Amino acid sequence: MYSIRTYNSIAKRGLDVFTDNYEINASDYPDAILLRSYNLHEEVIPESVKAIARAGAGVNNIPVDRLTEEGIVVFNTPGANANAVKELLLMSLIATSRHLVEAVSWTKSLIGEGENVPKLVENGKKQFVGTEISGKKLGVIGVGKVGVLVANDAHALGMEVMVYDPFISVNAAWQLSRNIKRAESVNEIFQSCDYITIHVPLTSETKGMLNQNAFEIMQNHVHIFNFSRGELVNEDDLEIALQERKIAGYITDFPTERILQMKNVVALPHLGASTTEAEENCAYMAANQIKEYLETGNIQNSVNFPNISMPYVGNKRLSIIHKNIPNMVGQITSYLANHSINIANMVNGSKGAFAYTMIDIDNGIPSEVRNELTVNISRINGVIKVRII
Ligand SMILES: NC(=O)c1ccc[n+]([C@@H]2O[C@H](COP(=O)([O-])OP(=O)(O)OC[C@H]3O[C@@H](n4cnc5c(N)ncnc54)[C@H](O)[C@@H]3O)[C@@H](O)[C@H]2O)c1
Ligand SMILES: O=C(O)[C@H](O)COP(=O)(O)O
Repeated sequence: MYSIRTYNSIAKRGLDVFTDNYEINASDYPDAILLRSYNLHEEVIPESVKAIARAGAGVNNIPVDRLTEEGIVVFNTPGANANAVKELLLMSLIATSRHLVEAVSWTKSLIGEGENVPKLVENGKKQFVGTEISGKKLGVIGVGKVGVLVANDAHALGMEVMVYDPFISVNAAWQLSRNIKRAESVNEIFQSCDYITIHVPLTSETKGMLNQNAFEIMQNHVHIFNFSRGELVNEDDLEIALQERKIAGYITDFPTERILQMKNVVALPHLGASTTEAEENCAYMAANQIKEYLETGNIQNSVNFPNISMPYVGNKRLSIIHKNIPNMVGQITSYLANHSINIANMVNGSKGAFAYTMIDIDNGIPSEVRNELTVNISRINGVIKVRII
């Protein structure tokens, strides 16, 4: 029986993945955690936990480095909510250009004007004259799962699109329309675009990347869209740029008390991934990744360990998380050879300073030696976690 702990509300389609052999939120010693934006940084993670899956993209709510040292595999669900974010972003682009939020709210304020409403509407509409996005220039910073969809569809809507991503994946590059221009530096985006949207993860490198230096070189009256993370933007510098009308509008999914008080801000309650489809996609993908890892040791879409899989044939697999240092595999296989244990199949991969090895043993692993095998391999210097599956 495996035990899963959940945080946040997880779509039923994901929870339904955990059938007979699973219990949910029934134990203080879960095998895995499934969550969305819940902040895990302050939580004590029980030693029983082997995997944590983020039903979503951003993992800044998870202490990934600490968990990696402890041999806990962290997953996310690349692309599972990208379409939802893209649709919200495109809607916001057009809504901003047509002053939709202010216009709707002004029209609603006419309640009580009776038969004067049509006349007031005709007289008042001039205050909301907008612009069209067609022909305007959009800068997309970060061309991952969300950025590539935004760039292609904005171009299809008639926009000139320029993108910047120094780490663009081969897949994303293949998906990008050939009509989209690639910036050599982020400053090229800052200097030339009417609208700028940022789709990068929050890391120590990207924190505050939209700051005074960036705002200073932007076109006057630029609109900035942040559907990624609030901390990507320096709030002090944003406030000044908004006051000076350098930035005509800041549209964000990540309000703070201070941001809400700034003029020309449109703030949404972190709605990017909040569609039925995205919630189901993310939960389903995350749950399957946990299930696969617990039951077979195979890893897909981990942010801290390599993607590794091998067909699972049952009761003969050693799953070993270890440091990425010389002779780890040599020591493990020597131990097996010295105990006359024959290897049927093996796979190994690394990510940064950590690595993962799966070894299938010929003829399975007899139950009487399981404990001894786990303990002795765990004692090899550099081995972090050993499981027999
Ligand atoms: N508002 C929401 O509900 C919502 C939903 C999904 C994702 N997000 C946020 O959006 C971010 C992006 O999502 P995604 O699914 O596209 O992620 P992704 O990992 O597919 O793409 C991120 C891209 O950013 C690029 N990048 C990293 N550092 C960069 C830098 N300094 N300059 C330019 N590009 C850089 C990467 O190379 C990658 O291509 C997530 O990390 C998350 O924080 C928010
Ligand atoms: O990073 C993400 O996937 C989004 O910010 C979605 O967050 P949520 O699952 O809390 O809506």
